[in-house]
Amino acid sequence: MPIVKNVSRAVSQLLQSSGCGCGISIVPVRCIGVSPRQVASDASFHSVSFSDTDHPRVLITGGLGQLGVGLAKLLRKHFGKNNVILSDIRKPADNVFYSGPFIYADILDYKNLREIVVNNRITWLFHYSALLSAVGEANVPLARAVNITGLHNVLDIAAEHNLRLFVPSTIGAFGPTSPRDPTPDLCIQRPRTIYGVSKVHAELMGEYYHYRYGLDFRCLRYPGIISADSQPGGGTTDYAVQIFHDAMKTGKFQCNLKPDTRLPMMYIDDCLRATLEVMEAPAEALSMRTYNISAMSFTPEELAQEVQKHVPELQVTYNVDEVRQAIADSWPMNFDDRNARRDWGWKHDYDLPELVTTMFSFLGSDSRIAQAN
Ligand SMILES: NC(=O)c1ccc[n+]([C@@H]2O[C@H](COP(=O)([O-])OP(=O)(O)OC[C@H]3O[C@@H](n4cnc5c(N)ncnc54)[C@H](O)[C@@H]3O)[C@@H](O)[C@H]2O)c1
Ligand SMILES: C[C@@H](O)[C@H](N)C(=O)O
Repeated sequence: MPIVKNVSRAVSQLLQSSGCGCGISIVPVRCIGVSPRQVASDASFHSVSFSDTDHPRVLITGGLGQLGVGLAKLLRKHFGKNNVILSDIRKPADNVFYSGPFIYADILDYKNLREIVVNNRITWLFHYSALLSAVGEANVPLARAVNITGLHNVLDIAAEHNLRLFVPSTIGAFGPTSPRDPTPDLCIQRPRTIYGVSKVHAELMGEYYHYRYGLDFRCLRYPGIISADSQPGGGTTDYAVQIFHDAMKTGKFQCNLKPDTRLPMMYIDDCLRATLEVMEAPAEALSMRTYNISAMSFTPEELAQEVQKHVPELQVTYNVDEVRQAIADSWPMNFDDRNARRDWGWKHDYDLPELVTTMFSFLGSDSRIAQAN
C-alpha cells in the first residue's frame, strides 16, 4: 500500500479514535510535525498498517510480573500467538519463553523501546512495567525512574507511532483525603506513596497527550488483583494471594494487615477481560479515559472466613506491617465503577465465594499435578 494512503488512513483513524467529545479541536502530533520528542514529521510512521479488519500487533512491557503472562495468554487467544510480544528486563521461565514471542525491553532505554515498536510494527501497547506500592516505598529513586521516566518514554513512543496505549492505574492513586467509601472516578487524589503519585501522574499525562496530541490513551484503575498461577510483585494487597498458598501448604497464615482493613479486590480473569474490553471499546463510547473498575471488597477477616470454608483447620494470626497498614488505611474501601458499567458495559464475574472456590480448584489441581510428577 502506498505510504501516502497509509498515512492518511492513520491520521483519519487517529482523529476518529480521539473521541474526546470536549469540543476542542485535536491536532495529532504528526500533523503539527513536532512530536513530544521533536521527531521529524516524516519519521517512522510506516508502522501504522493496522486496520479494523486486521489484528493489532501488541507489545506488553513489564510482562513477567503478576499480570503480564496472563494478559499475553488472553490476547494471543484473540489476536494470534505471533501478534503478541511479551517483554521484560528479567529472564523468562521456559514455559513462558516457549509459549510465544518474548523480547528484552527496558522501558528506561528509549531507543531500544522505539526500535522494538518500529521493527515489530506494534500498534497496541500495554504498559505493565512498574514498582508497586510497598517495594516503591523501599526504593523511591528506582520507583520514580521506572514509574515516571519510563512512562514518559512510553507516552512519547506511543504518540510518535500512533499506538493505542493502555496504562493501568490503581486504587493506590487515591489518598487519605479522597472519599473512601465509595471512591468515585473524579475526586481529590493526593496519594502519599511514590507509587500513587506516579500513577496519578500517568493518568494525567495520558489524558493530556490524548487531548493535546490525539493519543489513544486508555486507563483502568485496578483493585488489588488475586491470581493463582502468578505471584504479586510487592504490593499492599499481596496478603490476599499469599493466604491461599499458605492455607494449602502449612495451614497457617500470618497476615500483615489488620483484620478489619477493607480494600477493593478482583480476580485476575475479570481484570484482564476488562483490560481487553476497554481497549476494544469504540472511542465514541468512552466519555472518560481513566475508569475505576470494581468487583468486590473484603477485609482479611472476611477472606479468612471464606478460605476456612475450604480449609477449616487454617490458623490466621496478625503481625501488622506498619508501612503497608498506613498505605492500606489511605486507600479506597469500596470503588464506584458506575461510569465503566455505563460507558462500555463493564461487569465482573467473580465475587468473594466464587473467587475462593476458583483459587482452590486451581491450586488443588496444580498441587495434584506437582505431586504426580
Ligand atoms: N497486581 C495488582 O494487584 C495491580 C493492581 C493495580 C494496578 N496494577 C498495575 O498493573 C501493572 C502490572 O502489575 P503487576 O502486578 O504485574 O506488577 P509486577 O510488579 O508483578 O511486575 C512488574 C514488572 O515490571 C518489570 N520492570 C521493572 N523495571 C522495568 C524496566 N526498567 N523495564 C521494563 N520492565 C521493568 C519487572 O521486572 C516486573 O516483571 C503495574 O503497572 C501495576 O501498577 C497491578
Ligand atoms: C493495588 C495495587 O496497585 C498493588 N497490588 C499494590 O498493592 O501495590
